[in-house]
Amino acid sequence: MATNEIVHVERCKGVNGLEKIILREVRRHSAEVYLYGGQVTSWKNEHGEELLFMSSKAAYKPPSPIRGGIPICFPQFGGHGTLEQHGFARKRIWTIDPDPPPLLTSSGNKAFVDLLLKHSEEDAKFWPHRYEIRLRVCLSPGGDLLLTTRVRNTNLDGKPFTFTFAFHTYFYVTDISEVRVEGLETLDYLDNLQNKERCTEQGDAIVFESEIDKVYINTPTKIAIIDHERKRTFVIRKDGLPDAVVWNPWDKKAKAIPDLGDEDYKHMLCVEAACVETPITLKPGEEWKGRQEISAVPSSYCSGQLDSSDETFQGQSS
Ligand SMILES: O=P(O)(O)OC[C@H]1O[C@@H](O)[C@H](O)[C@@H](O)[C@@H]1O
Repeated sequence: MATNEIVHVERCKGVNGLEKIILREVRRHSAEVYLYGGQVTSWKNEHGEELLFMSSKAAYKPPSPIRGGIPICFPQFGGHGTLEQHGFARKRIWTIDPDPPPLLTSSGNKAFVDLLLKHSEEDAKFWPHRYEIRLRVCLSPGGDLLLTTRVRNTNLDGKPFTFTFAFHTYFYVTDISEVRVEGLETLDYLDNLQNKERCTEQGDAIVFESEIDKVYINTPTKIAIIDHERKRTFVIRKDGLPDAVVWNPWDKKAKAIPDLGDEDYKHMLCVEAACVETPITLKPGEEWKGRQEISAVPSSYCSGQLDSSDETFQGQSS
């Protein structure tokens, strides 16, 4: 954990006594991360406004995953495999990693925490591998939230393993009907509502008027979510995560999800930096890294500002 006089990192009890870490920045931005699931559950701007969606019925009761924030899908995204939906990492208690292997970039005076989840005998019954998954959650002085994950194969039997992954980010939006997503137009996607059929997105930016559950393949590194009503744009920058999942259950499915309020779908949009279509394979000793940086720009985002040739990760220093 980073502790100095400029930034603040606090470990305390959250809902139902579950342990959480609060990250605070000088300009009053903040973020919260639960050890249960290694899950970010809050990200606030300098005015104290919540930028992530959290279900009005979120249970915070293991072994159910927490509905909202940024669940970690590992070692499987969705139903793309033989394991349980979205894998087991979101239902495990992670630990704080006091001495993580160095990341190439420094976290300087940023508020951050490093979490770790390792293989267990219980999980080996379903997924017979030794692994380490690390997560650094870092809040920059400007309020951007940077998540860096590293997966290492620690198998002793010489066997490789294969996995898929997603940062299942639930963004808070004022009114889903007034939201537009830019950066995914004309791309191929797998439609989860049509047996993962491969289709091509038509037309302009994506707007929402019914249920959507698509895995966009090989997307640009930048995606924008424009919340017209709030005059706010979220910008997602990602690295090592070629795909992007877009999900909103809409009214009927929302009613069928026990830990989601009937009207909650109006205020949420999941845009998930992911690696789904081509799973990652690691040999023993190998490591994979994926990153997502999210920013909230407090003004209307101009169409065309997304420049896919700009591969630079603004928040390089994680
Ligand atoms: O209810 P869960 O397991 O958290 O999943 C929610 C949704 O997560 C999305 O990522 C999937 O694409 C959807 O198919 C799924 O319904």
